[in-house]
Amino acid sequence: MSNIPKIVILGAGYGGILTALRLQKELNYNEADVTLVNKHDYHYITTHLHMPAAGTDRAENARVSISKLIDEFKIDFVKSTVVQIRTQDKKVILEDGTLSYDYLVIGVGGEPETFGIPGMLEYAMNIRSLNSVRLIREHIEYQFARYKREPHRTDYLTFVVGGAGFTGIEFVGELADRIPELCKQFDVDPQLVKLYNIEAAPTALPGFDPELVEYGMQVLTKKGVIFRIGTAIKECTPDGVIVGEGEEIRAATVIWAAGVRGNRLIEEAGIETMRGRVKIDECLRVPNHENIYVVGDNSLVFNPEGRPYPPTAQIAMQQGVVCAHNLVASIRNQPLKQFEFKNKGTVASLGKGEAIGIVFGKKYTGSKAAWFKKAIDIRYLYIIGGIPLVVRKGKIL
Ligand SMILES: Cc1cc2nc3c(=O)[nH]c(=O)nc-3n(C[C@H](O)[C@H](O)[C@H](O)COP(=O)(O)OP(=O)(O)OC[C@H]3O[C@@H](n4cnc5c(N)ncnc54)[C@H](O)[C@@H]3O)c2cc1C
Repeated sequence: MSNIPKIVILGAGYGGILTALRLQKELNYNEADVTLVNKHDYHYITTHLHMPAAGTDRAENARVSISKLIDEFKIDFVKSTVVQIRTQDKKVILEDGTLSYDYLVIGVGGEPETFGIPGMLEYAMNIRSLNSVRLIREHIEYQFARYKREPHRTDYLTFVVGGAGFTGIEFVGELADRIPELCKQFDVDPQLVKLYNIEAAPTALPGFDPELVEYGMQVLTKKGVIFRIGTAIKECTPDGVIVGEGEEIRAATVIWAAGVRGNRLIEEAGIETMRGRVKIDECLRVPNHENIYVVGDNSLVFNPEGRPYPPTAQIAMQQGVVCAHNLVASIRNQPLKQFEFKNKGTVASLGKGEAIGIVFGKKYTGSKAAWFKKAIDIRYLYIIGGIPLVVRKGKIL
């Protein structure tokens, strides 16, 4: 058995893949054994998933084969699902094997948070993975086909999106663009289709610039989105949702896009969490577990006012870089770096050619903001796969 330290990275999302790519670059030959574990043999571009979910793009365009990203001479890739993390004996149990580690990076992404709303887990769909968005797309198309057979069932043409955060807003923007196309394809009167975006907070995109939010809501309202802001979904049923004081919205499609919690694997490992997310130390490690790092949606990162940042791909990517640096530094007994989030901006798409955003502190709307959104996507492709990936996927995104 070799004495080379073993680094195991769980999850090839934004945080995990960036950690792996940086380790591949920074580690010297035989300095560590690095293993990357992921459920699928591809990395998916989560920030693009609202498009295949609505059917305005193909799911295949949001995925990149992991073997095309990593150098398999330097990193072992294991396609498997993690079922348990055992910190006491430094082991990870996979559905089909066991891995031991000296250093662990947890980057398995979050899970939908339903805040205990009855029926939400059972009856709503989520935009979380390639498989979940394939299901949403097929389901939506099927509702149009069903309506043609049972024209009294207008609930087949009613779509409820719970949550007007970034995911909810980007999805309704795409779906509003797709609906006219579906109406044409299935000979359905567009007036019969209802697309609700329901949000419990007093505003859409809570915490975002109010002027941009106003602009975004106007654009989406013009496209036919019906906003119910300040309205809580009380229950999700097989027939739709119950909102506010008991009003029923009958809908055959409910998409829940209102919250993310940490992955249950972490609390099941006995690690202390808040809604499943870990309050990591300034070097991204789990308190009292100096050999375990958490990156991405499972970590809690606080702003200077002490409030947690919403989980984003941007934070996950920046954490991946620092995590890799700190792993290399630990192995070399060098000082670790503290993580500091540098917010370069946020852009939310509102469908084709429209977006709102703040980039380097400046506000943008319309086609300019949409251009930034595309530039951010292309920059990401460049970071993970260089020019070849940009050439292959850049035009599509
Ligand atoms: C529709 C949508 C739009 C978004 N838009 C933006 C945006 O514009 N900008 C932005 O910054 N953020 C955006 N986000 C948020 C962003 O996508 C997440 O914050 C980011 O993906 C988190 O990265 P992560 O590294 O934590 O893990 P993820 O990217 O979630 O990846 C986790 C990986 O772990 C794998 N995995 C999960 N469980 C297991 C297991 N048990 N075993 C093995 N592998 C496992 C998964 O298959 C996946 O590959 C958006 C999210 C959504 C859903």
